[in-house]
Amino acid sequence: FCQSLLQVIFPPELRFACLKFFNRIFHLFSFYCYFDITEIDGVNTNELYNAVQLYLSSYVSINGSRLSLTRALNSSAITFGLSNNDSIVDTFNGVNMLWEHVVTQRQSQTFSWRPLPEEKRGFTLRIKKRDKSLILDSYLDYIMEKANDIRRKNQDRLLYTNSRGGSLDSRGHPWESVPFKHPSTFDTLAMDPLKKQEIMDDLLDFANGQSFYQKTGRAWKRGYLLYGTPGTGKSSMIAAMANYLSYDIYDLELTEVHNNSELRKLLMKTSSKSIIVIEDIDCSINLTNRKKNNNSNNNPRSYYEPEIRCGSTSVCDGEEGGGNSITLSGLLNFTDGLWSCCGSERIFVFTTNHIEKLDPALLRSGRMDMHIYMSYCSYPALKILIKNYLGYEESDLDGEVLKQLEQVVDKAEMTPADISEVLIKNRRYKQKAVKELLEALKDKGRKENIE
Ligand SMILES: Nc1ncnc2c1ncn2[C@@H]1O[C@H](COP(=O)(O)OP(=O)(O)OP(=O)(O)O)[C@@H](O)[C@H]1O
Repeated sequence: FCQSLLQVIFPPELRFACLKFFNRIFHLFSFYCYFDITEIDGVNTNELYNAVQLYLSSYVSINGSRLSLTRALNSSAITFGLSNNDSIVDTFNGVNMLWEHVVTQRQSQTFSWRPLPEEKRGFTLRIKKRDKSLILDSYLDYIMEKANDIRRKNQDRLLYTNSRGGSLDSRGHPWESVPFKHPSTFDTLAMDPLKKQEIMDDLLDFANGQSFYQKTGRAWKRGYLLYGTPGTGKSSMIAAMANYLSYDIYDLELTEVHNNSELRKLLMKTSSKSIIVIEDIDCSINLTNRKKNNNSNNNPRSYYEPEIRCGSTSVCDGEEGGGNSITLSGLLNFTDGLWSCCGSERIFVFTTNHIEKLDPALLRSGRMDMHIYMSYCSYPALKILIKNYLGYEESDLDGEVLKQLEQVVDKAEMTPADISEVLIKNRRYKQKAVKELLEALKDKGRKENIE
């Protein structure tokens, strides 16, 4: 009876208004101000939340008394975190700030187009009002910087894929990720040392080129096209690039992308310091020579919107046709348009076994800045493979054998993948392995000659 009486005298609106009023009075006389940093800001993931989490993870591991520990699947690092609804004091420039990790249950009736996490998570920062203007900006910048450092040092780099076909996970990501652990490096990559050095210099130049790109008004991105027969090391090269620069890899499966706008959304959700890879681009979509498409019509617009074949089976007629389609213009915008600049420090790598099938528009400089031909195994590359697989330096091998290897390797036209197979098979008996390799090269050379 009392409860219902109270409901009538104090309806919820009035109670809410009173609460608001008392809150205001409290804040007016309080020494502190509060900042909420929620995990999901509307529909987007809040980058600051991730940065604070990472920053505090290094800090709480030293100072916290109750911590949550996590280790992602296949990851090599353990992450410390502040337990739910726990708090910790951090000091910056002599000023104390209190961080609280706030976790609440999400109300089930909340409507959303995609599944949201069951818990609402966020951090609340409490600082004295008088310190707010002095340190807040510099403190947040400091946190972002520290978080980036920690991410680079501790966290496994990630290999992302869009295999879910455009659907988003509960945190709004279209990409799925696993820790990236490919062991290929430029040391293990068998190719001409001069060419290798040129690529390494180019990559380093790019990674250190922030001021250059800013000064010249260019987007901080670079495109590499890797082409050559299967087994010449295109995938190994991408892994070596990522390991060299410590970048994440986004492996874009074009056949899983339904239209241009989905392609743009995927691009928007990639982070900086990453390599975006489209493997076998000639097989993913049909980017036929634009001249062929353009023969009947000189209108430049039609040139960018040729008929597009999705995957290797269905033929679609552009995004406007409503089918599963991405157009050449969509792909060009992806690499070169306004949307390609929505992040920075990104490398696009396309690979193909048939460069002649690609549209010249895709190949022009600015889109694909460097064309790298992955050739059959040359003599310098062969020496690298022998060193990697058998541990033999050049001086460990008989001079006559070396001479013969040098003579036959170019004629044989064997890929590094074929050669590494021969070496792996016989790697326990090193002398035998070299002999077998020589025989295999001679055999292949003979066959090539006959053909
Ligand atoms: N240049 C190379 N240096 C060292 N190892 C190589 C090289 N090329 C190929 N290999 C070996 O062969 C395997 C296959 O190579 P990789 O997948 O990189 O070739 P690919 O050109 O990408 O082939 P595909 O076009 O079929 O994807 C690798 O795991 C690696 O062990």
